[in-house]
Amino acid sequence: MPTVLETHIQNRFRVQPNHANNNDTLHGGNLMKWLDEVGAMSAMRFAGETCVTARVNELDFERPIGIGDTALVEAFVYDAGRTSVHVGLRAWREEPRSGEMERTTESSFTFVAIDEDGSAVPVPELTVESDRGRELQARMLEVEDNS
Ligand SMILES: CCCCCCCCCCCCCCCC(=O)SCCNC(=O)CCNC(=O)[C@H](O)C(C)(C)COP(=O)(O)OP(=O)(O)OC[C@H]1O[C@@H](n2cnc3c(N)ncnc32)[C@H](O)[C@@H]1OP(=O)(O)O
Repeated sequence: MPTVLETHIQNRFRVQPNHANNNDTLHGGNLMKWLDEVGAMSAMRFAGETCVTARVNELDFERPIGIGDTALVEAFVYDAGRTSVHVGLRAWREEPRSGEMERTTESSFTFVAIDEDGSAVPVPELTVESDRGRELQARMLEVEDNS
């Protein structure tokens, strides 16, 4: 029974000019792709199976990320059904020289564990332990309720 913190994965992406939109900030589509990739890593770590994206839930672009900034993407499993895995996702703008950070995006995606034939397969139960794990789960359940 994996814990919330065991599914916690972070990855950093250097935001380059080829990632830009017309405003010279990070294109939201690129960020969605990175959210999906890190989210899938977290879901698969939890499930011990291949996982596919079934749904993009609420997705709030709260602040832009500039070209030259670092995008830090954070993912963790906060809930699970029989075969579905609910992953909380957040992105942060990080200034590469100072490390100063600002949260820019919050979202959750639903992944489903599948077998070799693409059929849904059961996932383990999620264990929520430690103050940090409970805090992460509570935040995402609050985001779900408000969407
Ligand atoms: C510069 C510009 C660049 C632009 C660039 C943009 C990039 C912007 C990237 C954005 C991000 C994209 C993300 C792509 C990421 C992929 O490419 S992954 C590939 C895409 N995904 C797929 O191909 C999955 C296709 N769907 C399927 O294969 C099937 O629907 C599934 C997911 C296996 C489910 O099969 P099913 O027969 O419906 O299974 P069923 O037993 O009925 O349900 C199983 C579970 O799934 C859940 N479920 C099924 N459907 C859903 C659903 N829609 N929602 C929630 N739960 C669901 C059920 O509730 C159930 O949950 P449990 O009660 O078991 O926990």
